[in-house]
Amino acid sequence: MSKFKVAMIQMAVRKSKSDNVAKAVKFITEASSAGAHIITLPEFFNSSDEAEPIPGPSTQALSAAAISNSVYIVGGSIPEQDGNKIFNTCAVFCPTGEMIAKHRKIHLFDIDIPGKITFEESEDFSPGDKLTIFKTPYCDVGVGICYDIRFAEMAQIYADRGCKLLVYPGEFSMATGPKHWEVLQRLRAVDNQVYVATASRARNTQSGYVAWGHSSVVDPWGDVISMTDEKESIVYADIDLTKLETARWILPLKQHRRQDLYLSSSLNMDKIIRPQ
Ligand SMILES: O=C(O)CCC(=O)C(=O)O
Repeated sequence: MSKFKVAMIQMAVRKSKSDNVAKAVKFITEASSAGAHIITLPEFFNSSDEAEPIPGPSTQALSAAAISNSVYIVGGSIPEQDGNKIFNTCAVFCPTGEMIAKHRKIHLFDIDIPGKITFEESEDFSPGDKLTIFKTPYCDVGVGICYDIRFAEMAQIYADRGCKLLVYPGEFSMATGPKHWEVLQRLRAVDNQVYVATASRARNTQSGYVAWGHSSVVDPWGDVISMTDEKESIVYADIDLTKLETARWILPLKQHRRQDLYLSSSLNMDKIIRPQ
C-alpha cells in the first residue's frame, strides 16, 4: 500500500466546544467521502479554553467518526486534563475507533518576540515527555504539535525509526507563520526524505491568537504538493511512497551520514582557522 490520500483540515474554531467538535466531524465525513485515508485536524480544534480528560466528549466523537468513516484520524489537539495538569494533546484513532496513540506536545511555546508576540504556553500547560509514532497499513507516522516542528532532532528520530510521514497539527501566528511555517516543513522533509503534513486553524482576526493558516503537504524532495491560504478548507494530497525511495536513491543521505563523528566529539581544533 504505497499510495494513499491524506486530508489536512483547516477549520475556524469558535467559542462553543460542541459546535467545534460537530464541525470537525462534518469535515472528517467530507474528507472521507473524497477518499482520504488519514485525516488530520488542527491544534486546539475543539477550543483552547476548556480542558477535558481523554477519553472525554471530544475524543469520543473522534473515535465514533473514525468508525463511521473507516479512516485514521489524527485528532489535532485538545487541552487534556490529567489530574491537576493540563497537556496539549493529540489523540489518534484507527478505523475501528481505538485510540492508537496519544501525543502530548513536548516543546512548549514560551517566547517573546519584541513588538510582535509574547506567549507563555507553560503557564497553562505541562510538557509531554514522549515521542509518538503510530502504525498504519500505509506507513508508520510520527506526530508533533506546532512548535515541535522546529526541533530537527525529533523529526530525525522519527525518520530513523522508519516513519515515512510526519504529521504536525499546528497553528503558527502572524508573527512567525509567514517566515517560518513553510520553510520548516520543507526542512523537515528534505533533511529526512519523508512526507511532512500540517493542519492549522483557519484565520480568525477576532481571536486573541490570529493563525497564519496555510495547511500543507510537502513531499520528500521538498516540494509543496498541496497548500491552502488562510481560509477554512481541506488540503488533500496523494502520497506515493515510491517518491521517498527515489529521493533516497538519488541522495543517499542516510548512508553518507558520519555518525562516528557526530556522536564522538572528534573536533579537530588544529584545523579550525581563526581570524587574526
Ligand atoms: O514556532 C512558532 O513560531 C509557532 C509555534 C506555536 O504557535 C505554537 O506552538 O503554538
